[in-house]
Amino acid sequence: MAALVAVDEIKENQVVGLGTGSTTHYFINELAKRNEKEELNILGVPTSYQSFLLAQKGKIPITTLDEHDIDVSVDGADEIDSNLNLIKGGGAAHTLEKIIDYAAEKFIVIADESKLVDRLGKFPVPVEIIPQSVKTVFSSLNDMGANPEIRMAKYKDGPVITDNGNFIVDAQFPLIDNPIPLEKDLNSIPGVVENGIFSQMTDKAIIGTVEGVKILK
Ligand SMILES: O=C(CO)[C@H](O)[C@H](O)COP(=O)(O)O
Repeated sequence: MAALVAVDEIKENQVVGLGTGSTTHYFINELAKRNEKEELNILGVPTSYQSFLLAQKGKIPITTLDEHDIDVSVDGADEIDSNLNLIKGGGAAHTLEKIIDYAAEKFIVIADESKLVDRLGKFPVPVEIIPQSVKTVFSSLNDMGANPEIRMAKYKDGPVITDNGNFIVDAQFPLIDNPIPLEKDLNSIPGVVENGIFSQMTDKAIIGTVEGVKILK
């Protein structure tokens, strides 16, 4: 439901950031159908190989941030607080997602109501790291009060390797009082490429609930 409402937000000739995950999967497929039917003439900027392949399958022409500014980006989330700060990266794609979602003129999150929380942090914060930095990053995360774990792959032996060739550390913090400084602090650890806290970025959240779609701004 949220994905369908988000598709209606897309106007002719727009450049659209294509998020990653099971919710944006619906969005990209529906956008592809509408693009073909109504000749919207959109361009897509994928946030992962997953969204690249979906866009390609749906014949959404692909472009890059180097070539075009992004009008609107639509992406999922793992947690959303009442100020629309997010935790993302459940699909290990948060680095490119953050680059693209941040660059977009308008950033829309789509999710179901199970993602709404009072405070972020029940979902561990995904942190993409350079593989050689595991020991030192773990030590910094421990000092910050987190319990870090390397994310292991399900259908491959060993760790998850991101689209950028790095590891993911899932850092379980006690509930997060202030995500804004934590986002900055995590990125100041040597070896950290990007973390999954997306603070002060979201313009609108479209939430699917049992009573229908709810819009949060
Ligand atoms: O951040 C993400 C991928 O890195 C996803 O957007 C997030 O995990 C939500 O996914 P889903 O819609 O499948 O619950």
